[in-house]
Amino acid sequence: MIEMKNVYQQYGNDVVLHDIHCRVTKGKVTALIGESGSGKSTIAELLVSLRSPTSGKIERHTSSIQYIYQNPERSFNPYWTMWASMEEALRGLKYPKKQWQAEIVPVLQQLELPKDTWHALPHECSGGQKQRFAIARALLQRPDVLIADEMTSALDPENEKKIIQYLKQIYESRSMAILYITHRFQELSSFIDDVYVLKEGRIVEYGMYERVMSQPKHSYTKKLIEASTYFERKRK
Ligand SMILES: Nc1ncnc2c1ncn2[C@@H]1O[C@H](COP(=O)(O)OP(=O)(O)OP(=O)(O)O)[C@@H](O)[C@H]1O
Repeated sequence: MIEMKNVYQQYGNDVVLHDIHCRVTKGKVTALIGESGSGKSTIAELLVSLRSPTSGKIERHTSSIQYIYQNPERSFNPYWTMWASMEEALRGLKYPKKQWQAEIVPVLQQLELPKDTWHALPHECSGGQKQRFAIARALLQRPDVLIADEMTSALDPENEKKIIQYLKQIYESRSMAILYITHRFQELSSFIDDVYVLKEGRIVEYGMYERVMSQPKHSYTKKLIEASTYFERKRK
């Protein structure tokens, strides 16, 4: 659905992406894994046309793409209630206004957002709640492609698992393409199909998630898996 070919990105004199080839495919969850500063968000911004590549090609076979930002603080109008932001997401879609409530309520319930936050302003919600509202707003628009940038970073492990489970359910029923961006190899084997590993702006490994986890080819991938395993143990 979206494909990057031979993409380079430069900020000033710094080349932060080198010869990137990657693909986000319908019916698949693709993960992009790399440490902080490796270029993950830059790839996401290029995929959703928030910036243009310095060189190379990006082919998009759909315009129905939603991007869940890493930082939910950036995602909402501070003067609108969360409900108003949900309604705004549905404006312009095919649903008549009287159907909006029936669309919004089950999504907020599935994401376990307490009812008293539905009509709150962004600053009255916690970081984790805002992140869940951002996920709700993206899903309400029924995108063909969902790009989730460190989507669960403000959530505790229990809620992270629940949200991934919910996303998996939705993704299976709608056959979306998902790009799941993260800095660690958490236990996602039931969710992720393919993985790209990004190191200092270069893709150093690509393959099926199970294979990459069990037989990583690149020393950097091994290092990331070890670091994630240690982190997971500490979180439990
Ligand atoms: N607008 C910008 N201007 C200049 N340099 C930038 C800009 N955005 C990102 N960079 C630099 O590009 C590199 C890649 O940044 P990017 O945000 O894509 O990494 P990331 O892997 O998403 O990191 P993180 O996980 O910390 O968000 C970093 O060295 C960063 O400092």
